[in-house]
Amino acid sequence: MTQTDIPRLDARALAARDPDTLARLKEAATGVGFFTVHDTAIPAPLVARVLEAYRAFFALPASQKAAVDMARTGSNRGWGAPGSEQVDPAANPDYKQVFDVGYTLPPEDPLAKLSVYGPNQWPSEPEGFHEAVAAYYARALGTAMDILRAVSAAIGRSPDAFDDAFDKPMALLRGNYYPPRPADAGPRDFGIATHTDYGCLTLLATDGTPGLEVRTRGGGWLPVTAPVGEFVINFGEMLQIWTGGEIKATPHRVKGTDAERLSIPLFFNPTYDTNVAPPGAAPVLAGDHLAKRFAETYVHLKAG
Ligand SMILES: O=C(O)CCC(=O)C(=O)O
Ligand SMILES: [Fe+2]
Repeated sequence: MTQTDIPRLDARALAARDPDTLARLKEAATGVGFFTVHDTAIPAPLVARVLEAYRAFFALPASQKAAVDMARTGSNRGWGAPGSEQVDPAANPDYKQVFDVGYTLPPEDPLAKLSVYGPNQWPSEPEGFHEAVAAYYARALGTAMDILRAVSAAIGRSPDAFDDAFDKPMALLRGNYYPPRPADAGPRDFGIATHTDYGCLTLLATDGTPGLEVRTRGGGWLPVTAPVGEFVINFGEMLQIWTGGEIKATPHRVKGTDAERLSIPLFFNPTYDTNVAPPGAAPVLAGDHLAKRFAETYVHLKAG
């Protein structure tokens, strides 16, 4: 059977390890590499609240957002202006704006000084922004782990096979703001150009506006949408490496439309010193892979 559609799965059935739902999950994870999920533990009003917080932040004048511009740091926490990221070297830098927050460790932790655990920057406005983002971040981490456990079960491994690797996850939460596609945008201009995600699993909330497109094995593009309260799930490069290619990191993009759009991916990346190579292969350190991909794509971190 060729995969022509993106499956929509019930998170409660995944948590109960319902065999039919796990079979559909396995087909999605090893086939198209994307599915959507409903009835997770994350309440829709929490998503609506964080969407409004990001919307209000991105509506601020650039001069105000510049106070938390990540370009002034050696890391990737805070605001990323339009053009601050180039995910596809064959395309122009993306026209989206972003706001990134990550996982922080207590100062005495031996890994605390690494830039993948760098300090977050919080804007003074809009009011309640820090609280809304931090509350969503905590819930999203738990749900990402729940779904990864179901994925592990679906491919015939112990559900907790990946647990130890997410002790100190280099998990990055991003608000993406896509303005309407600029009138002068050309064939090399994208909200976010074609890319694969870097980590293990991405839990993506959107404001319900279409825009995300997933590349099929045949080379076509399949639109994916999820209303507020449902989520798009896809897999990243590290999980593809780790599973010897069984789970697919599928390329995707947002060209953009006449409508503005918000999306909120949680990039669920493992602990820095996790070896994500399959058994018998040369080690691949999760922290090295992530730092390399950040250095390739964030314009302010690009070498030379
Ligand atoms: O906005 C979207 O729907 C997808 C965003 C995305 O692919 C990313 O931030 O990596
Ligand atoms: Fe992505």
